[in-house]
Amino acid sequence: MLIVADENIPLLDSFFGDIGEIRRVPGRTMSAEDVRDADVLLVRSVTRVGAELLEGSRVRFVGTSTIGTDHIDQDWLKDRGIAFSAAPGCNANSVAEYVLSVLLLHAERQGLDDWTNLSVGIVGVGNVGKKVAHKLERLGFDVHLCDPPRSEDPGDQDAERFESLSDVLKCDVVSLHTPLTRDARHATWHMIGSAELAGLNASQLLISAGRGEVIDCTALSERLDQAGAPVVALDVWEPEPAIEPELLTKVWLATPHIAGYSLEGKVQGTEIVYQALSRFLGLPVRKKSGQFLPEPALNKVSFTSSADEGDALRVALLSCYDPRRDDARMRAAIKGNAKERAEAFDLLRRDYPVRRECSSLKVQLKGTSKSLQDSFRTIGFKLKI
Ligand SMILES: NC(=O)c1ccc[n+]([C@@H]2O[C@H](COP(=O)([O-])OP(=O)(O)OC[C@H]3O[C@@H](n4cnc5c(N)ncnc54)[C@H](O)[C@@H]3O)[C@@H](O)[C@H]2O)c1
Ligand SMILES: O=C(O)[C@H](O)[C@H](O)COP(=O)(O)O
Repeated sequence: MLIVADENIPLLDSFFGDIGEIRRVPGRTMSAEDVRDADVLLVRSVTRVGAELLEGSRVRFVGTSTIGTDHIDQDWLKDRGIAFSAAPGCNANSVAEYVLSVLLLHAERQGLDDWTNLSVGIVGVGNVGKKVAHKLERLGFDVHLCDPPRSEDPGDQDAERFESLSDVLKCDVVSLHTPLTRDARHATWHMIGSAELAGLNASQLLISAGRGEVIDCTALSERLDQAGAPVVALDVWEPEPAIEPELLTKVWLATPHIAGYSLEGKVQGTEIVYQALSRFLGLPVRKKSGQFLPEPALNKVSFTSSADEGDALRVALLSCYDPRRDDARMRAAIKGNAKERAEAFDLLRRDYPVRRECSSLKVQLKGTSKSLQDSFRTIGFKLKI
């Protein structure tokens, strides 16, 4: 069996080596020629999968080790009887940790003593949005939710809680976590356009970590030239990978679509597709992502009651993930013409440094308050009291 796979999928040999022969190809330029003889195709979000790629091939199973599926023509796969699996939720916790770190840095920049004084509006309350909301609510933030598709489901557990987009856009922070949809009843393509951006002010932070095209980035660039523009943290861009250098200079925090790039998130993406392929082939599911995760470089930190409690949380969170490092790398790398910028963006992602989630860090707290201990647990750290 021939498995053609995006070379950026981690642990291909460990998960799939005993299922078939693996041929690695660059995802961005994967062609019909590359996949013609494949039985199984494994991609990430940069490969468009549909008739153009697969017509004439013998592929029977397509897996994407990502949450997003906007690059996959699922109707076409279904028509052709080709099995499909995405990796729902695989990197949701990684995105939630990105949002927490961004919030922490934003509060610091605003001179806030207590970051939980920020109200946070979450747009798109699925696997990612729910995780963000859960952590923030338990930390004591005032959280507002917007999810029109879910609000129309009378059986939805949060049905009473959902607010309109215009209400949620009044929060101190607005964090976007919707999929990219164009034909859906509540399509998200350019959902945040000039009208929505005009309503945001300089005291607000807009975070975008779903898909770039959810914001009209031309309108965003124009808004950022005007007085009273909001502060913006962009992880996803329109367009990718040849992002607009002017927009990069105008946003506060810029990252190259890596919110979900913790090692745990990426490996779980591979694991979920491995499970689906094994079930499709009638093979036992024996491997687990945990068995392949190495011991992290930093695995233990200790805080005593003498430390400022807010500081302890800050140090621990930013030592796991500090988005300013990605921001600096991105600003240094993105230059030149569109082709050079696209290559630089893809290289930042291909060569992304190992980033571990908070759950990989054992935290020892001595003589600290119960509320600090709860905050550490909520964020996801392993505690040793
Ligand atoms: N930046 C990254 O690295 C990264 C990582 C993971 C996922 N993502 C993106 O984030 C998206 C969301 O991930 P998820 O796991 O939460 O997906 P999900 O499918 O579990 O949830 C998406 C939610 O958005 C809601 N939604 C749809 N249209 C909406 C609209 N117009 N307004 C408000 N809400 C709407 C849906 O009802 C659903 O509840 C993915 O589709 C992917 O594109 C990005
Ligand atoms: O949809 C997802 O899971 C994320 O956007 C994911 O991090 C995308 O990563 P890529 O497939 O582009 O490597």
